[in-house]
Amino acid sequence: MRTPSNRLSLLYIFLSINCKNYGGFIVKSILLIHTGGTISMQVQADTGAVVPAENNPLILEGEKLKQFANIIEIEAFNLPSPHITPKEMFKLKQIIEQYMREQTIDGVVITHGTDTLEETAYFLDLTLNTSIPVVITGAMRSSNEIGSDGLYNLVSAIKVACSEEAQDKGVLVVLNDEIHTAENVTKTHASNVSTFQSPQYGPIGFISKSIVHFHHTPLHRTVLPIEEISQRVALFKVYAGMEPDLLAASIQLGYSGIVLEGLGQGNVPPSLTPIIDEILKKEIPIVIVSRCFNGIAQDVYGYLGGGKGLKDLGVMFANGLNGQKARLALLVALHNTNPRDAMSKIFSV
Ligand SMILES: NC(=O)C[C@H](N)C(=O)O
Repeated sequence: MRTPSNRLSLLYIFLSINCKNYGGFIVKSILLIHTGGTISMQVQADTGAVVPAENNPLILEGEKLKQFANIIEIEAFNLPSPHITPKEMFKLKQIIEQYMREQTIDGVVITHGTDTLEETAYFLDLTLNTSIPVVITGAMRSSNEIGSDGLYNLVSAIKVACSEEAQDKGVLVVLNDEIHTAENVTKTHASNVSTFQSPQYGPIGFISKSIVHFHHTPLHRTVLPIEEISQRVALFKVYAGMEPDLLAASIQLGYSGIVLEGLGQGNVPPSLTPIIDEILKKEIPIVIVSRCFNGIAQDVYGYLGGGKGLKDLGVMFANGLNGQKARLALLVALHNTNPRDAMSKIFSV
C-alpha cells in the first residue's frame, strides 16, 4: 500500500529527475559528451547503409534536452564504437576530469556506440575518481529509423545523471529503461533494443515515465589512477584443441599481459600449460576468465590444464569479469604506479 510518506518520496524522485523545472532550485548541470555510434548515425536512403551523420542528430535535439537540465554539450569524437580504442577511452577520462576541475558539473552523460560501450564504461569506472553520476547510453536503431531508441535513451540517461541516488554508484549504463553497472553489463544481442543485460546480477535500477528507481547498490568499487595508456594486453578465447603457438606469438609481439577466456570454470587444454608457465616466468601476467556467459572462473579442477594447476603456476582469476573487461582491467593495472598491488585489488591472485 502506498503511504503518504512514500508518496512524498515518489514526488521527490519525480521532481529530482525533472531536475530543471520545479521551483528553479534543483537545476543540475550535466556534461553531455557525444562520441558517435548508432545513436549519432542515420540510414542512407540510397544504399540502406547506417553511417555517421554529417551533423550529429543528437546535437540538433539540444533544445528538447534543456527541459531536463542545464546541458553543457560537447562532441569528443564521432566514431563508430568499433573504432574506439583505449586511447579514446583515456581521452574521455581526461575531458571529464578537465570539466570537473573547471566547472561545477553535477553529472556526466556520454553517448556511445553499443558494440564497445561496455568497455568504455568499465574503463571509466576503473579510472575516474568521482562520486558524481557518470552515465553511458547508446542506441540500437539509428536516428532516422522507425522506432529509433536514441533520443529516448539519452533522456533516460540524463534523468539518471540528475538523480541523487545515482551518486557514488560508479559508471552506469542506461538503455531500454534499465540501469546497469559498468562492471556487470554486457551486450547480449546483436540487434535487439534489450541487448544490454547484467548476466551475473541483473540491473540495479529502472527508469519509468516519472521515476528513476534504484533497487540495488554496488557493494564495492576499485579505482586505479593512471596517467597514460600505452601498453597492450591480448585477449584469447580458449577452444577445444587449441595449440600454444598463438600465445607464444603474442609474447614475441611484445604484449605486456594476456587474458584467457577459459573453458567452464577456468580450464585450458593441456597443450597450453607449458607456454603459460613460460610466459609467467617472464613476469608477463596472465588472467583467466570463463568463456561462459554466466558464472566465475575459479581454481576448481586438478587435472592437467585445470584451474588449480593454473593458479599454482601464477595465473590470476578475474572474479566474474568477462574477457573484454578483464583485458581492460589488466591494461589499467599495468599502468598504475604499483601494478602488482593494482592487480591484487581486481583479480584473485
Ligand atoms: N548500436 C550501435 O551503436 C552499433 C554500432 N556498430 C556502434 O557500436 O557504433
